[in-house]
Amino acid sequence: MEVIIVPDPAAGGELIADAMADLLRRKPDALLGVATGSTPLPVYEALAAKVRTRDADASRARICQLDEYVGLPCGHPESYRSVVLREVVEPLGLDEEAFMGPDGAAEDVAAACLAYDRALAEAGGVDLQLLGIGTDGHIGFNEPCSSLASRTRIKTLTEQTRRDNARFFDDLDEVPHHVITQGIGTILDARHLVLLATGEAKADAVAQAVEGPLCALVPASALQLHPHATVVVDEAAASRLKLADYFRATYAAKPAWQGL
Ligand SMILES: N[C@@H]1[C@@H](O)[C@H](O)[C@@H](COP(=O)(O)O)O[C@@H]1O
Repeated sequence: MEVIIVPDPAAGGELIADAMADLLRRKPDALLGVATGSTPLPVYEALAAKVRTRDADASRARICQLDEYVGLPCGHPESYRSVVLREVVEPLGLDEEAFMGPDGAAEDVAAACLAYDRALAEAGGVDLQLLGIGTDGHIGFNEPCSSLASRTRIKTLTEQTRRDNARFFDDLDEVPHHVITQGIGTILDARHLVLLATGEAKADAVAQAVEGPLCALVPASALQLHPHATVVVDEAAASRLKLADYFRATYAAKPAWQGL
């Protein structure tokens, strides 16, 4: 696992957008897995800016969703489908055909989960999966004690996550209890995992995920199992890392040709 400490969220966004632009140069139709929440927004802004200035060509990129609320009406502005279309797909100039996600409004949720895992595999697998991290260490919506081998399935949110996400809704009661999320096993199938965490509120979760034991209680610790995982953190999110100086020195000495 590579840990990169950046001065601020904008620098993290720029670094990851550069990696996405590089990937799209090597593989123009790469499948980019995207996350929701506030943290990844600087990545999407930086990538869209590169597309506008022609420093990146995302015209053949494909975008896929990590997770989704269950039961929000189709087109609800806070469904993750709407969020990804608004924050990623449209700013990159792509249309909906370039996008895939699980159907959170399906009557048969279990079938929708199976169908999504199958669709990801048929699409050739995710090339780069961007992840955020919950304050309780979740990735996607894999809450603590999710199986490290799990596939896409329905999960129940913890009250902490519902409270964390209530800011996107009018009040807490509107936050769904159930979600569909790529499983941890599904996420680990991606060729490159890039987790971005910013702010003091994520410092504990980051320290446990990066330096703690591999355990289902901290779902993000599953990144320790992946052969190509990159964790990008700002100074605040890095503040509880014991090996911060080592991570800084390693990155400072990294040959430029290596990329992320
Ligand atoms: N399902 C999403 C996660 O994918 C995201 O990482 C997390 C953190 O969001 P934020 O970046 O806003 O802190 O929120 C939600 O729970």
